[in-house]
Amino acid sequence: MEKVNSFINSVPQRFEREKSTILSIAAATALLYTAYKIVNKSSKKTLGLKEIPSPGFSFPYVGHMFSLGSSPGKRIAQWHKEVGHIFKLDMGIQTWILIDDPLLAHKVFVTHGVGSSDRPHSTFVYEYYSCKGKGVGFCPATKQWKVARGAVQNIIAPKVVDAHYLEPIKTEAIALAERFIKYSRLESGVDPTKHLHLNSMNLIFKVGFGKVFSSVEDPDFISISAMIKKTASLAGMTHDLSNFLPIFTVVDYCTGARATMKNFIEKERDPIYKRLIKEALESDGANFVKALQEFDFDEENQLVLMSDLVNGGSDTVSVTLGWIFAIMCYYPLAQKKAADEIDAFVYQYKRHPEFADRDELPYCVSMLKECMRFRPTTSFAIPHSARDDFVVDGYLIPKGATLVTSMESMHQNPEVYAEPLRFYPERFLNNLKTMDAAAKGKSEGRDHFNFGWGRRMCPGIYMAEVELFTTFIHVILRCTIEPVRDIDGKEYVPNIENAVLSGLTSLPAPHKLNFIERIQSLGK
Ligand code: HEM
Repeated sequence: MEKVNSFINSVPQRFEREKSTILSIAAATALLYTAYKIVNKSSKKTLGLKEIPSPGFSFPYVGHMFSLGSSPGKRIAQWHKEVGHIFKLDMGIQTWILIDDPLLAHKVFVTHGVGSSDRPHSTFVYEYYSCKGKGVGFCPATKQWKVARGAVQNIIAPKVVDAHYLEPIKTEAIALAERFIKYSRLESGVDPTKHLHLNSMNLIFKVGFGKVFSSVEDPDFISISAMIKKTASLAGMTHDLSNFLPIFTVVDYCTGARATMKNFIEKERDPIYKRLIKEALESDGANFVKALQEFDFDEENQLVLMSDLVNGGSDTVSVTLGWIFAIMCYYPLAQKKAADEIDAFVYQYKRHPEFADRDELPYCVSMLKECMRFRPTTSFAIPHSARDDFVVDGYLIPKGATLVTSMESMHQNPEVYAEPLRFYPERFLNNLKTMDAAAKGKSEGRDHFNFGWGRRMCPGIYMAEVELFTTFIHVILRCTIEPVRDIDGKEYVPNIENAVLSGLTSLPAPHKLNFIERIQSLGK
């Protein structure tokens, strides 16, 4: 209860008077709930089924909620080591089931896909963000979602990306390499984060709305980035505590949390997207908004869909690239091998490699896959939720359970990857299919699992891989990535051990890199 109390202590001073009442109700609810759980536990045991183990200690009422620590991915990997490939956590009134075995995950998310493809309920995300179930990313798997998903798959299908979006992706990759070099010179090393953020925002806004931002100082870039950041913050667990611990409904009431969410959506998010959609329809060239006109979506659905595409397709790409460049600095020999392969291509064909040339660049392709395996983009993907009870490998998955992929642990599972702690790009030289093809093939043939599972699998995989490949190639064509050095020549290699959880993504700890223009730069 200590952490619950400290959270309650953080509510604004003007609610000082209510605190003792809140705490009394919390204590009473906790006792009643604990008693209910004890009685209910014995009645839920089902004959002949295995009990899903639970690690560590589950506190009354809050369960494991405050045991995840500041690096939940690592704690969860540790728990998998202790109790096995599947375990459950009591997260207040919710049951979370965590899985780090790809075959078991395949059974849960694909074989039982009909019953395991909803999203867990969150007040902000369901009621306000997705206007009660619209859009594609964060709503339950209803008929409405199926239609929206079909449309999204259609507008970012590989053939559409190839026909319309390769050029903008390349233009942004070249601009990013230029900025990296310029700011490395100006600032003796650069924090890549804000440049990667501008790059991924320009990519998704160009293909989505036909719009680009001139720089990180562009006022539109600043206000839209702030809106996206606030969306992610409101979607986080700290703003959804009442769905874990119902007592927080009282806190939400006192702090006006629902009114804040409603105001944000109606007064900040919606006007921005309405303006962007209008401008996109008037702009030149192909974009997602225009492509969506072929489908019969109302204005609200269109807006939520575009918001989903922006949220799904921006941070994920910049975080993945952030890891790739940090890893390249950390492993200079791997970087050199990739650069040599790219140079050999340019000498042979007298042009820069395109995504269609990927078969000629097997080391680069394998290396991008290995970077995503070695340091996954998210710790938990986007959780699913069980619509009904179902049984997998003798375990009862209860209706309403939140189903979570333990990304870090799964990608370091020694039964799936030999020497999983070693950064070894060559491991994928025998699996050079596109990530999209590997993800949609047999479970055993998958390279990595960063794009999720089954019916909810990321529909942007092909576009994401084109972005990662093109950006990587154009940065390596222009520069070598080196550690920052102080005046005494001491090197500061990025810390690639600890991921920092930020919303859904897991980013490298803050660091600087030096992007040094190559003497014989092949990128111009
Ligand atoms: C490296 C880049 C990316 C990563 C690692 C990534 C990862 C994911 C993951 C883990 C999911 C959830 C899958 C599940 O529930 O099983 C997802 C869903 C989604 N992604 Fe991506 N993604 C990336 C790029 C993109 C891009 C570029 C777009 C679009 C332009 C996109 C659009 C979406 C959408 C709309 C969904 C929701 C699908 C649904 O719920 O039906 N993603 N992504």
